Amino acid sequence: MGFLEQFVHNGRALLGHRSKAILLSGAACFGAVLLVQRVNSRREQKKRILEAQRRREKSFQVAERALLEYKQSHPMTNALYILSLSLSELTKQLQESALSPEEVFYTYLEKTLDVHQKLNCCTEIILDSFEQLKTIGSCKRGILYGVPLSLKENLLLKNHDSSCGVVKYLNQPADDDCVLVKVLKEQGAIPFVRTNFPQALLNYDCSNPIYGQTLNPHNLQKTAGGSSGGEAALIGAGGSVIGIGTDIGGSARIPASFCAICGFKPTAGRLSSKGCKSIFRGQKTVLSTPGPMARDVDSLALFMKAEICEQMVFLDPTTPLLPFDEGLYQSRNSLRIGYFDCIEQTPTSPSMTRGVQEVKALLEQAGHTLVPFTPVRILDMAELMSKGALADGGATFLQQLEGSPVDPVLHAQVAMYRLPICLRKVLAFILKPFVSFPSIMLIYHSFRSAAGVWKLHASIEVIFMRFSVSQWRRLNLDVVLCPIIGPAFNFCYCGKLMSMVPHSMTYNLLNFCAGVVPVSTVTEEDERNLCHLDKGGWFNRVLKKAITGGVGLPVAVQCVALPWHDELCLRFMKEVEELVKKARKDEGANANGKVYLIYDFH
Ligand SMILES: CCCCCCCCCCCCCCCCCC(=O)NCCO
Repeated sequence: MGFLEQFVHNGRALLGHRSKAILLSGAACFGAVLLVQRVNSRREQKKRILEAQRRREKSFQVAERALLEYKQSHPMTNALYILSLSLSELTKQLQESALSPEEVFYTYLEKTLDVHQKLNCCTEIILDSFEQLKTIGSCKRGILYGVPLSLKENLLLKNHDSSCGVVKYLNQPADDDCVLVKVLKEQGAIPFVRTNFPQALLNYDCSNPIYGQTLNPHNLQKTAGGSSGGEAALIGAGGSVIGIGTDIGGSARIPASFCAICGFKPTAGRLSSKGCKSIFRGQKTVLSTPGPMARDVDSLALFMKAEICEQMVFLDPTTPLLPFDEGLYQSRNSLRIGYFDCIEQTPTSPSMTRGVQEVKALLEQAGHTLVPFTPVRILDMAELMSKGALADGGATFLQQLEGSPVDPVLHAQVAMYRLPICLRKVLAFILKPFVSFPSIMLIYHSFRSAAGVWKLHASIEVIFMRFSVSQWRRLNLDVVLCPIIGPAFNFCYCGKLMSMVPHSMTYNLLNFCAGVVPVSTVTEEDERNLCHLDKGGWFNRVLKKAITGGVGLPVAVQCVALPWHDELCLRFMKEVEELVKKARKDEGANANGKVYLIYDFH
């Protein structure tokens, strides 16, 4: 090799080494920057979570001090009496000045602080409520004058965060109250506490990395359910007389079922959703709605009456001028009631089935006509639910969680949404002929064109007509009685049992109104009957694990009515509640001469 060639060769080698070295050190720098960014962001997340936890603790400490001060000058001798009153009785006593807003407020505050210690159900005490209490006299004409009220954390409250359990939403206080809260304040209610939920709200457990897991008031080894689980636990344990949850797939109804309270999902649009935070803004296919939760049905109806007023329509012109029909709520004519106690391919526990059967018998004895009703095309509906609620294949859900630790209750869901869409499509294609539900749950839909969305909406219209006209109208039904998910699950099973969601989400997809009433408790026989779940495939076996050890836990049923028939739905719920109470009293009287109410634990 000549000198020149040697020179060029060496030069090239040197350059090659150098560029390799440059590339390598560039990559190392880039990696280091990423690592530092990651470490910093983790540190930042932890800091924000700790700050939020400290804010929560501080609100409790301030509330405890205020309570102590109040108690020094006001011995709370009426506490047990106040806590035993239903919402209607409480409002009456407040209106008639037989009770003062202060004694009611501090009684509920004390009970809430105590319940939260045991169940971890609250995200903060609303300290502004102490100021509101001082000026509440000006609201004496309001329907809910002086009533302390609890709110799920995703309902916007001026100067407070609504994190939905997502770290990046912390330190973003709202500019204004949501419409429902504004109206309630005008009606004299005092929102005093905010309650817990699962991270990102798309799950029916109740845990998030900021505020932790909420426990069930009837068994501390079980979840309170979700997503409005903090509400259900607090109300179920007697710490609040009325509260607001939200529901896109059962979130006001499932925790009500787990905690033995009543929960109502009105027709979406009947109550204002303005200011109810959701992590999927603009998702209009499966509609979310706020809904009341309380110990009895009358309280739900009173809440609806208080909210549905000119002010709500003024503040949110998307809501209809459709006053609450008290006459329809109070009516007691006999009804034609469709019923079913299970849904094809959807796991159902023995106590869910028994609950429906027992209530069916009571309704028949009371003179109503019960007609078998078979919801058809459940698989199609399940597919539409998943396509509607997760039209992007879960991408937004994952985006929202970026920068947040992921709560264990979400692991099953997140693992699925993290699989590449193409892999999910292949898996779904392979699974579909054998097991339809798992294939649906792979949620591989990701709409890229308007045509896809229109097709989805057209399919929902077809299903809606089939359900409401071809079936409901043909049988000339007024309402339907059916199961609701229960009894309460062991922790972290809800995310693994999304296959049960059609029990509740069907009525969000079709926008019917639906409510839940507690009717019984799990018996030894229900527990023995769990062995039948061994035969029914993988989801049934998971359900068995989720609910084993549930003797004594609440059992509820679901009451459904056509869209915009909210008063009829509530009236039906009221009738179920009354019949069950009467039956239990009779049973108790027959058994040992004593009155036995199932959930008289306050
Ligand atoms: C195999 C059948 C699968 C059925 C449908 C799967 C749909 C998946 C949709 C996403 C999961 C929905 C969970 C719903 C839980 C309740 C959440 C809720 O109501 N949140 C309230 C938010 O305001």
